[in-house]
Amino acid sequence: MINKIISKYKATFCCTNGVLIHPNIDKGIQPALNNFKGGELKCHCRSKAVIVEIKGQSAHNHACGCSKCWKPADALFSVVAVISKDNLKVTNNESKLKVIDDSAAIKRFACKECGVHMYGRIDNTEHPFFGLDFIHTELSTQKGWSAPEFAAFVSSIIETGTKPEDMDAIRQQLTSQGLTPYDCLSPALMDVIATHTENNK
Ligand SMILES: N[C@@H](CCC(=O)N[C@@H](CS)C(=O)NCC(=O)O)C(=O)O
Ligand SMILES: [Zn+2]
Ligand SMILES: [Zn+2]
Repeated sequence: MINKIISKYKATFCCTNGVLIHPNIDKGIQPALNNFKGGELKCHCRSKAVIVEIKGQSAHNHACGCSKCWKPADALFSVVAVISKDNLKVTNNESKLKVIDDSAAIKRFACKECGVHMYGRIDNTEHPFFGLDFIHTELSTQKGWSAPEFAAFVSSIIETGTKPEDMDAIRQQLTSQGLTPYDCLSPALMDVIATHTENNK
């Protein structure tokens, strides 16, 4: 119950400089490293952790306020990036993964024990983002992943308990943290989707 109350009013629980957007944003965004080779994503289980190996650098990293993307405790936003599905391999304890919502466009494979989402896959070949997997690079101890570039689905945080009257301040905070807020995806990604639609009529 207490968690429910905290979550309902999470936007009003402030760190020193505003709300808790996401630890990797609030602590200061770490820059990408040139020639970054990738790394391993590990779930939060203390034993028999699920491990996912990623080859190469991630792209389009961003904060997402939607209700479906995995967020660490107390964060208002998820931080999520993409990589080619061919560069992702589950190397340990794959049997602990389950798809949390089979009807979603992004099939999010979560650890049944700790709940962490290890990757999201688009299996519909008609989807504009087919071929890309969604990952949370904070699950890796390696430094140098592509940095978050913008904030997507910002208005959606209202759907998980943020008060509408806090939204102006939250958008201002995101902007001051270097992340332009959008209520859908960034213009560049919306253009990719629209181009796909036009080319596949
Ligand atoms: N307002 C909705 C938005 C959900 C949404 O559309 N999320 C985006 C960004 S992750 C998406 O592409 N979802 C596809 C999916 O979840 O399969 C919510 O918060 O649940
Ligand atoms: Zn786990
Ligand atoms: Zn999302």
